[in-house]
Amino acid sequence: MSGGWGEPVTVNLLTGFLGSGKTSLLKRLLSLPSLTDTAVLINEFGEVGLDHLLVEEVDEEVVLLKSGCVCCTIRGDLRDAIGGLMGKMRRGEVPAFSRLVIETTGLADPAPIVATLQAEPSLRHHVRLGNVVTVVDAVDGLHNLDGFPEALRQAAVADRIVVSKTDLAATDAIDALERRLHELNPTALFHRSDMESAAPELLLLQDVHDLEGRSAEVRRWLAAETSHAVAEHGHHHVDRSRHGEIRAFCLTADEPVDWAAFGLWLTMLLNRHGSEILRVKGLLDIAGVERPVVVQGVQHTVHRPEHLERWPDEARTRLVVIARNLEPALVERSFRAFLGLTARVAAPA
Ligand SMILES: Nc1nc2c(ncn2[C@@H]2O[C@H](COP(=O)(O)OP(=O)(O)OP(=O)(O)O)[C@@H](O)[C@H]2O)c(=O)[nH]1
Repeated sequence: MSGGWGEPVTVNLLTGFLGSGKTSLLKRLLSLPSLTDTAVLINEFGEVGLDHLLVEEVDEEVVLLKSGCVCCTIRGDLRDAIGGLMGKMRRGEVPAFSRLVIETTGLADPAPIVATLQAEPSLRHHVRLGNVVTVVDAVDGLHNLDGFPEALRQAAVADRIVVSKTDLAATDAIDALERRLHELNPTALFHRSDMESAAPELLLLQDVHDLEGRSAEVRRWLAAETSHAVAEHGHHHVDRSRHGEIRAFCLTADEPVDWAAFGLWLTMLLNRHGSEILRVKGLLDIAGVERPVVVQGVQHTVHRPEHLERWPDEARTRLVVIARNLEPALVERSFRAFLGLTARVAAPA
C-alpha cells in the first residue's frame, strides 16, 4: 500500500451541481475493491452534514469540513483537514490510504480547490491531483448549464463527466446533453450512470500521473480534440452562445518549442487571464527533449509536467484550451509570437 511517507496521496475532486448524484456515485465507487484504501472529505453547507452520515457507513476515514463552501471560505480548513488526516495516517491512527476523494458542495468552483492543493506549502509535496470527476444530472443538466455558471465551470474543468440519472431521462435528451457537454469540454471522458450501474474504477484510477494509464489518457484528450476541431472548422453549425462564452480550442506547433519561452508565455497568459482559462491540457514537443511533455492546468494552477514514453501519433505540440470570454485568435497569436512560430494560415471552412 502506498501513501505513507514520501509517496504522494492522489486527490480526486468529485464535483457536480446540487443534487446531481455525487454522494450516490461516491458510495458506489468506494465499494470497488481497488478503491478500498481511499479516504474521503466531504464539504457541506450548513450544520447538518447528511452526506457524511451516508458515507460513514462505507468508509471510516471520512472527515467533514464544517464551515462554508470549500472553494471560497475555507481553504485553511481544507489544508488542515487534509494535513490532519495525513498526520493520523502517519501515526497509525487511521489505516493507510493512497487516495483521497474530496466531494465538493454543489455550488463549488473546483478551480480554487485545485489551487489550494498545488499551492499550499504544507500540502503540495504530499498530494497530487488526480482526475476531477463532475456529475451532471441527465434530467436537470441542460437547465443547470443554462442557469448557473457554477455548473458550467464544473463541467469545463472535468477529466471525467458522469451523466447521472439516465434511468430518468429519454435517450435523446441524454444524447443532447452529452453533445453540449462535449462542446464545452472535448477532453473529458464520458460515463453514463443510474443507481444500479457499477461505477468504473477508471473514473478515479487512470490519470495523467499513472504510468500505465497516462498514454491512453493523453491520446484520448487529443482524439477528442481532433473531432472537436473538425466540428468547428467543418460545416457543423454549433451554437456556442449557449455555453455563455466558454469554448474549447486547440493550439498547435509543427516545430519544437522552447521550454523557457513556453513557460513565460503560459505564466503571462495565466497571470493576465487565469480566471478565464478553465483548463489547459496537452502535449509539447520541447526542443532538445525527445519524449513528449504533458502539461495541464486548471485556471491559475499548472501541474508538474510529466513525460510520455513516446509520441502517440505523428502530430506534435497540441494544447487544448478551455476558456471563457477569450478570443482564441488572440491567444493563438500570442502563443505563436512568444514561441517564435511562424504564423498559421487559417484552413478554409
Ligand atoms: N433515479 C436516480 N436517482 C438518483 C441517481 N443518482 C442520484 N439519485 C438521487 O438523486 C438525489 C440526490 O443524490 P445525491 O447523491 O445525494 O446528490 P448530491 O450531488 O450528493 O447532492 P448534494 O450533496 O445535495 O449536492 C438522491 O435522492 C438520489 O437517490 C440516479 O442515477 N438515478
